[in-house]
Amino acid sequence: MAKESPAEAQERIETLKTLLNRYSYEYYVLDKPSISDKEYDQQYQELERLEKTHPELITTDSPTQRIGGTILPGFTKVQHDSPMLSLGNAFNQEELLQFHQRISKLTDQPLQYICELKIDGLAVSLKYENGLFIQGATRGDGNTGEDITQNLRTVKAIPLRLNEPLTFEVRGECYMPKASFVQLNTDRDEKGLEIFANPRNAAAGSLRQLDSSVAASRNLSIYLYSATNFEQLVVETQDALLNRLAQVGLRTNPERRLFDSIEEVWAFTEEIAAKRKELPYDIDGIVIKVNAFAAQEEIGYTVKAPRWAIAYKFKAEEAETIVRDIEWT
Ligand SMILES: NC(=O)c1cnc(OC2CCCC2)nc1N
Repeated sequence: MAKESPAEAQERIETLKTLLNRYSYEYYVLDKPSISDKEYDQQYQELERLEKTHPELITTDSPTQRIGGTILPGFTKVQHDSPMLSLGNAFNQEELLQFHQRISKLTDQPLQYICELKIDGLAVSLKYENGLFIQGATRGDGNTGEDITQNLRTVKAIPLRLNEPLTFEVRGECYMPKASFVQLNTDRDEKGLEIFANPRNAAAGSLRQLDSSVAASRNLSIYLYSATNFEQLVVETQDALLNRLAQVGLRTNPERRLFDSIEEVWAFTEEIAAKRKELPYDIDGIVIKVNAFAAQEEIGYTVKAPRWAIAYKFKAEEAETIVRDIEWT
């Protein structure tokens, strides 16, 4: 017979879920833990015990529900509500200048640029309903992706519940931090398993697992960078959107900068190229976007990419062999 009444258990479970989800947010989203792993584990084990005694009180946003109990037979297809666009590329200063000149002709609005690090991972879509994480999918071919909700639920940097009861879709890059990549390859090498060529392939291979306990073991993380139906978020620029996403509990990359000239953008690409090796995650360039949404709409889109954004790509590392990326879009 459980020592607490269902009502007492319910109240304690709610308290523990709120506390544990907050600790997880501090540790994995802010990279600033406020309690020790030991304290976290003690409260996590208390929650597990209470949920075991009162299974009817288990909810989808409980941290104990991040690893699904079943191994999926396959991935179902997901039709994206709006296409997950690709990006045009620029490979040198001249092409960056041409991008600026091209779009300057398409709007009279003053062009302010936001520069974001181009995280080298896998583009994913996360759907939230009334603040609850309900579906995650790969980009796929841009229109149709694969449902990898079970695996994305194991990514601790993805909150199972937002700070606000929002219903919307956010998109970002799921990636494997360099340290996790080195550890994974060391472990695999010791077991005589084939190692991954780079963190992007390791992340793709992890999200492709049908057994979510394998994905859970890969220490993946994520940075979010766009949202659909952001009207409810009341933001008018990309920078304000990123601040708003952070406000509701989502992880955004802090290295972003605003510039009023393409010359400053170029200088930034050189600054980041110089410190790329020190970053704890792989980047393959800088994504440059027109910051104001009104100007983005005026400049518009080509068939498959926004005209108001471009990816400035760094030269591939000489040492790195050019590997075939895992063909799993
Ligand atoms: N890999 C990245 O870090 C990244 C990729 N894509 C975008 O923006 C695309 C999506 C919406 C319009 C352009 N931003 C990023 N930071």
